[in-house]
Order: sequence, then structure tokens, then C-alpha cells
Amino acid sequence: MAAHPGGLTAAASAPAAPSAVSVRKLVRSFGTKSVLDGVDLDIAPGEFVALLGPSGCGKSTLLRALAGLDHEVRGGGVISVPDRVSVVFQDSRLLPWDTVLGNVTLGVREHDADARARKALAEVGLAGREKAWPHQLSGGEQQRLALARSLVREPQLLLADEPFGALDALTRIRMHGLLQDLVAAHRPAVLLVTHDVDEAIALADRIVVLDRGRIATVRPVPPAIRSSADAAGHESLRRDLLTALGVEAARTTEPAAVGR
Ligand SMILES: Nc1ncnc2c1ncn2[C@@H]1O[C@H](COP(=O)(O)OP(=O)(O)OP(=O)(O)O)[C@@H](O)[C@H]1O
Repeated sequence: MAAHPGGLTAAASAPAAPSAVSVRKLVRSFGTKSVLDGVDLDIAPGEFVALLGPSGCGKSTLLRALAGLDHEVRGGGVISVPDRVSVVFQDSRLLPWDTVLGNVTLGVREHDADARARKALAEVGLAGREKAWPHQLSGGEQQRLALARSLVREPQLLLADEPFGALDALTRIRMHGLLQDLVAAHRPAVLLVTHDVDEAIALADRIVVLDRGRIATVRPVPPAIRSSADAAGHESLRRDLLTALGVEAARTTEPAAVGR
């Protein structure tokens, strides 16, 4: 297969079943450094996939490719993604010179942008804060605002790159509940990049482990494991994932974040 001028190639046809995301043999290199080395990934409409992997394995590179932020990917035209894609990053990337409401309405072209934005703000628990400035919000509130901004466009695909990575443990747990509610209400397909094994199990339908630019492990998360109703299954999956991530079993009682 010939390398794309920008260092990216991809091949193979899309699957017969409809997917929100379809990636085939995705390759990305920066100069001589290979970062993604033949990634195949499908995400079904409404499916929640968590992408785990050690630091530097290519998670953000894959997410950027799906987000259309890597123009070499778009140029290749070999990845299928939906029309409406929203991205949430670890830093909320809010516009500091615009209000909370303005941050959500920005870029919404429909005539009822204001009403949509107010509804989205209410959904994330920020009703009444419309006239505040981003700097007047806590870190957790800023991520709520980032979620409202992403969901107001009713994305078919939500890409989230460690969206809760900078939050304290309690806020993080609250944000998990909020994200679950929002996903249940809006039903986008989701790709969540995270270092946190427990976060992945708590949220995802399926967990994909990336290792040195290749998909190393794919594990479904049955609802009983996700909710911890099946405690033994939960612990078994957790251990398997930590092993796949190269974390020794002796460390499994410690907080299960990797790659940091
Ligand atoms: N624009 C770029 N130019 C050169 N190298 C890059 C570029 N973007 C990413 N890389 C390299 O590609 C590799 C993978 O980066 P990436 O950010 O995708 O990893 P990651 O798995 O998301 O890591 P982390 O968990 O630490 O965020 C790294 O070695 C990084 O230095």
C-alpha cells in the first residue's frame, strides 16, 4: 500500500452493517515515526466505546483523525464518520470573551439556537448561569458547559478526549452520571479516550485497548459488569484490562489509571 503524502494511509471497504464510524487499516506516521499502524475500528450508532492505552500509543491521534482535525485523513476519504461530530477535550476550550449562553449558541445556525442552548444548559445543570462568564465557573462546571456546547448540535458522534482528566475524583463521578444521562437522552455514538480503567468499565459498551498504534484487545462490557451487579465479572474484566495495559496484577488495588 502506498503511503499517503502526509504519512497516512487507510484501506478496505466499509462494513455491510451501518456504522457510525468505520476505520480500516488506518496508518499514521509523523516523519519516520509510526503512530497508528493499521487500526480497524467500527462504532455502531448509539454505541459507547472507550479507548484505553498507555501514554503515547496513539489515542489522541486516532480521535483527531475521526474529528476531522487531521486533514490528511479527510483528504484520503477512507474513513466513514457521521456528518454531525462533536469533540470534548480535557481543557474545556471555552471562549473567555463570551458568556455561558454565547459559548453554547456559537456556531448553531438554526433559528431557535437560543432556545436550544438554554435547553442544553438546563440538561447539564447550568440553568440560571447563562449570563456568567466562563472564568466564573468551576472546572466541573466548565466541562458541563463544554458538554452542553457539544450536545446542542445533536451530534451523531461524540468524541471525548479525557474530558474528566483534570477533575477531582468526586466531580468525576458526578460527571460520569451526567454523561450517562446525556448519552441516554441523545443517543450519539461515543468514543471516549481515557487512562482510567474504572471510568471505561463504568461508561462503555465496549472497551478497545490500543498498544503502540495497534488494537491489542477488544472487550464488551455487559450491563451487569458496568453496574457492578456482577462484582466478580467486574473485577475479572478490570484485571484483564490492566494486564492488557501492562500493569502488574499486584497494583490492581490501586486507582486504575494508566500511562501517567
Ligand atoms: N503533530 C505531531 N507531530 C509529531 N508527532 C506527533 C504529533 N502528534 C502526535 N505525535 C506523536 O504521536 C505519538 C502518539 O501521540 P498521541 O497524542 O496520539 O498519544 P496518546 O495515546 O493520546 O497519549 P496520551 O495518553 O499521553 O495523551 C506520540 O509519540 C506523539 O509525540
